[in-house]
Amino acid sequence: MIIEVDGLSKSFTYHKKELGLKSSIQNLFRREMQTKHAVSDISFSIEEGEVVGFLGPNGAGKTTTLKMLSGILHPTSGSAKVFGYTPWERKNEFKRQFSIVMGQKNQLWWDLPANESLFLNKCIYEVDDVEYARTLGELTELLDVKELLKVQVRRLSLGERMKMELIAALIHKPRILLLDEPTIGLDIISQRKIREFFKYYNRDKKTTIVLTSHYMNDIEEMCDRSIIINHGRIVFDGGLNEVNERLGHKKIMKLVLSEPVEEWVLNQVGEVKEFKDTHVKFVFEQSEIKKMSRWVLDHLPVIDFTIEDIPIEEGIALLYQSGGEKHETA
Ligand SMILES: Nc1ncnc2c1ncn2[C@@H]1O[C@H](COP(=O)(O)OP(=O)(O)OP(=O)(O)O)[C@@H](O)[C@H]1O
Repeated sequence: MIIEVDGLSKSFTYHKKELGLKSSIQNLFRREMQTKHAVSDISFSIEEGEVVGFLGPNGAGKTTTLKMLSGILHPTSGSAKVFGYTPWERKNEFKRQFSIVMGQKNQLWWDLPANESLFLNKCIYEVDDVEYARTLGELTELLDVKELLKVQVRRLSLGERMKMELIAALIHKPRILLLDEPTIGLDIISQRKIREFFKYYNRDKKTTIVLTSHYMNDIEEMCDRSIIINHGRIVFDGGLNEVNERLGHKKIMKLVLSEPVEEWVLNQVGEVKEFKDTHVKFVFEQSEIKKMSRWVLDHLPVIDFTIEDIPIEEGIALLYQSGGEKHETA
């Protein structure tokens, strides 16, 4: 296993502060502390060459997890081993072998052309001249940015800049690449190109990739495995196609009625997911198909009726709805 995480947790403690002068003065004498459990007791392992996606709603703890894996943050408890090293010990041998790219943060020098920042990375990572020229040539070719190397980074488009960020992250050929929302803000074509690049790169170099993204396409196309995290806890670990199985083979029933009915009538049938005028959507267990269908047809003015699998997005949304408390006041 190239990554092994065992019972990893991270809590942030900070002062709670209300708005206004009165509370500022009160704060001088008595400060209320707030603890946020950003990541709670997560465990997983990743094999060399895997591409694993971290999915989860805003604030679920994805970035915090990546930051611990890259050694930027110390955990509150638990352990993590990344190719045998404890990331937050920040040993040089460890730093040489991994890279993290954050879609929302710029690591390149804004006022310099990208090739100067890339050269700086070459020196930091002690990449020899021949290897540097070869890797740079290959990556700029693959990402189609050869002509842009001498352009000031601030003049590049978002997509072009992201490509340069990737080259900077890969110039020392890391064994592990951590990507935090690498396609954020990119148009659909650029997103697709970046995805294609990662797929090729992973196949060709066997680099292990762990990424977070809010774009389902990123996860569906790049990752064989997804870890879904909610309120800091892992609620699912597996292939996205298994999400519905994990939800206990739930199905969706969509109805169109000839006239609206009271909501309490619908609640007798099962879990109403959506309800608008004459359109109703239920979620129910597959084993209940017969019973549900019979009841619905006998008791409701049905004019159209379909039973479908839960779309992956909705299955994931259902998983997002599960999870524990977010805050704790000390
Ligand atoms: N330095 C900090 N101090 C206090 N709370 C923090 C700190 N960093 C993160 N948090 C909180 O921890 C939780 C998890 O944050 P994290 O950035 O890991 O979420 P995320 O899953 O990456 O979300 P997003 O999809 O919005 O990027 C959030 O509620 C966030 O407010």
